[in-house]
Amino acid sequence: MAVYTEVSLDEAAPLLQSLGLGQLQSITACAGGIENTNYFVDTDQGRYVLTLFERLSFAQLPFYLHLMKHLAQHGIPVPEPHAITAADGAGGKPGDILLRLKGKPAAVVNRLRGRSELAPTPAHCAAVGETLARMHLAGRDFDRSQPNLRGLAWWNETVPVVLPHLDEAQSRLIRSELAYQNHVAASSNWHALPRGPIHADLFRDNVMFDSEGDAPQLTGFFDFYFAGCDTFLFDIGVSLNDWCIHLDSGAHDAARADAFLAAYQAVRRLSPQERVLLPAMQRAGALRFWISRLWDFHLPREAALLQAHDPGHFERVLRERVAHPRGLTC
Ligand SMILES: Nc1ncnc2c1ncn2[C@@H]1O[C@H](COP(=O)(O)OP(=O)(O)O)[C@@H](O)[C@H]1O
Ligand SMILES: N[C@@H](CCOP(=O)(O)O)C(=O)O
Repeated sequence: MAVYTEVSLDEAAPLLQSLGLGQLQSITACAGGIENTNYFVDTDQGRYVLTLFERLSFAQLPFYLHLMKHLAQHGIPVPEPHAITAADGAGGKPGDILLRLKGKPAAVVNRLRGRSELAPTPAHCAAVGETLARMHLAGRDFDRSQPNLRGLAWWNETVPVVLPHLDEAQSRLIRSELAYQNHVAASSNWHALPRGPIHADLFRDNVMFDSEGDAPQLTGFFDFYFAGCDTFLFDIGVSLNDWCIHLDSGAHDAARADAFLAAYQAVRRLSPQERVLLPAMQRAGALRFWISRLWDFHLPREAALLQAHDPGHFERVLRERVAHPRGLTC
């Protein structure tokens, strides 16, 4: 887990009060994330998550926070950011959802019920696929735009930075995959792909489920802080690479992938171009996270508690996707 900025109960309490969320009773660092500082905050009125943003700026954040608000208001299960209800004495105005704490941009959102499912079945994958398709449709009339900041331009900038840390076989793979992705992004099929706001980091640890009853109940998608406007197919590729593989080898799991894609397509049918480019976008998803994990691993930031993710995992996933491209079966 990562805590880049320590926050005490006394420091957080006035902020919670300015949001009309009551008296702060406890504040506990969240395990799991690597990007931001997250705390569970419980008040006498409810349970919330306080995030201090460590890399994203005041200028970039309104896109993410308003996207979450828009999706929540369109019935997609995501944590809704809370707005200031009364002047907070620190420059915040009523209605603001982008807050400030200890000089950092901050937000307070609802805490989702349940827990992440780290060993998903086809039923979990179907729930994620269906909700992702509904999210893509709900995002189409969102009126703000921001590019995917971890998209092709960032890969082109960052690969030269991580290359000195790679052996020869890894260098060959990363350079040839980057060249392939630049080639795909210049194609007419890629330009014709449907696009809009995407989550772009929809891994098992960014979805909550309530496990009561027989069928898993998805209680929400969270951690929208890599979201951006990009192709819906890239979002699908990223999600399939985490939800529908065997984590030890990176190999595709057909039963989970079929369940995910059938449920997605029951809500939004893939276009002919999307069907052609699905294997390429799965490779793109693997490349994106191989690069970011290499970057985090070899050029780490200071954090009180931080566990860098293993870059070797996405090298294996990428090799699998290149060696065994899987098209659609439905
Ligand atoms: N809205 C939320 N509801 C419930 N738990 C949350 C919520 N946001 C974050 N968490 C918890 O905090 C952990 C870290 O959050 P995450 O968003 O993944 O961190 P980061 O911003 O560093 O990626 C998650 O694994 C989850 O347990
Ligand atoms: N999902 C990414 C890491 C991004 O960090 P998160 O904690 O914001 O999900 C990966 O696995 O590399």
